[in-house]
Amino acid sequence: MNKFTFQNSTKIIFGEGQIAEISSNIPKDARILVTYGGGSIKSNGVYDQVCEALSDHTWDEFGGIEPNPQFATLMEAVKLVQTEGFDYLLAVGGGSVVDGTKFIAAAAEYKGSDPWDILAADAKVESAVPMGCVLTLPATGSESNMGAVVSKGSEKLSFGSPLVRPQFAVLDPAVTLTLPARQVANGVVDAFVHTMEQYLTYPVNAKVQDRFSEGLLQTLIEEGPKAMIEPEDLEVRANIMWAATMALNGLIGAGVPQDWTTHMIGHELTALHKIDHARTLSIVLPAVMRHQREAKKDKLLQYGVRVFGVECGTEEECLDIIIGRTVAFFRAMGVPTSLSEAGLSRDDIEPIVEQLRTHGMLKLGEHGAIGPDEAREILELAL
Ligand SMILES: NC(=O)c1ccc[n+]([C@@H]2O[C@H](COP(=O)([O-])OP(=O)(O)OC[C@H]3O[C@@H](n4cnc5c(N)ncnc54)[C@H](O)[C@@H]3O)[C@@H](O)[C@H]2O)c1
Repeated sequence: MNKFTFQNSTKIIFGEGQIAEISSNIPKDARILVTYGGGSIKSNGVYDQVCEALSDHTWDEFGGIEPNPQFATLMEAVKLVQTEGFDYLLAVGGGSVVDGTKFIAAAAEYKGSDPWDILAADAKVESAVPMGCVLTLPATGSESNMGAVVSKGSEKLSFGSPLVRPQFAVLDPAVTLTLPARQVANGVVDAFVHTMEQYLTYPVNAKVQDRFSEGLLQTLIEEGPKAMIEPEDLEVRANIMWAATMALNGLIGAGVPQDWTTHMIGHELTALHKIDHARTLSIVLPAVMRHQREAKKDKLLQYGVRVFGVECGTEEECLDIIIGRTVAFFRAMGVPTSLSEAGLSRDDIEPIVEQLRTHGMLKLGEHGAIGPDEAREILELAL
């Protein structure tokens, strides 16, 4: 196992009816800006619950944060925070709203000339407005991690700072019942791939992290398809919600090598072709597995035996079956597993490789061995 420091300070408030708890988790004298997206919270009762919980607080709201939150929209909120003096942010929504709010929190206190530098130039976040969140879509883990992804035109970039980690996250699985099937599937797949990016590298004898990851993968494989077939089952939603949080709260990634190749290539697919985040991952991961079949062989075989119970003859046969089982899981979730299923062809590959180059993605993978040429090969395997 590698050396690590692990700290996750987000208080998780889990279960049905827990939105009421935000009242006691935000200082009474705070001036709160509640942020949200396109308005689904107004039709599914979440907004009303938040209003009720904040009845003794001073607050205002900023709606319209779009999926894949846009820099220009977020900067409007930054101005509002600065001019009106809000000193607490409450994000109510999915990963896009939570990520966007993290950026608002950092940009509102940024001393440099252009807050885009937080994303594009690695400008250090020195302070941020404190924030909490009410999560409505289990997927990203953003509710208790320090990362955020923001888009501007065809740029989709990320930043991370412990200062933007939410102080608390309300996870009420009941609020996920109104999610369209597409978003349920996306969430399960996103959480699955987050786990894989921290697991599918090479063995470092990290038994706890490996077994946590395998448990999360098994949970998502078991419960994901159930959520599609029995969308009203709250226990299924609860297990998915907690799995998605645990998949990217820092725990399973501590002390192990990681490989975020799938996400980095996926971000370019979203930026250039507007494909949903999770659907880029289900397209790219099987191709990464095929391309890295030899380098990742030990963990691929461990994953196959422990997660799918694969038993077979030769290692090569096993690897084929294991990659096939992963693709079959994605298909069961109704997400694409190739570029062609998303309407893309060979002609679309080079611009994606160029974007990776522009964004400095020259040494991806746990060994830094995936450069633009290897990314091109991966995309060809994804055709
Ligand atoms: N911060 C991180 O660690 C991290 C990790 C992975 C991905 N991301 C980023 O997060 C974003 C994706 O977030 P997401 O997958 O949570 O989706 P999302 O927040 O973009 O939401 C997708 C859609 O679902 C709707 N929605 C949300 N909750 C709903 C509900 N309860 N009922 C009905 N509709 C609802 C939203 O309005 C939106 O239209 C991407 O930009 C991705 O790059 C961040």
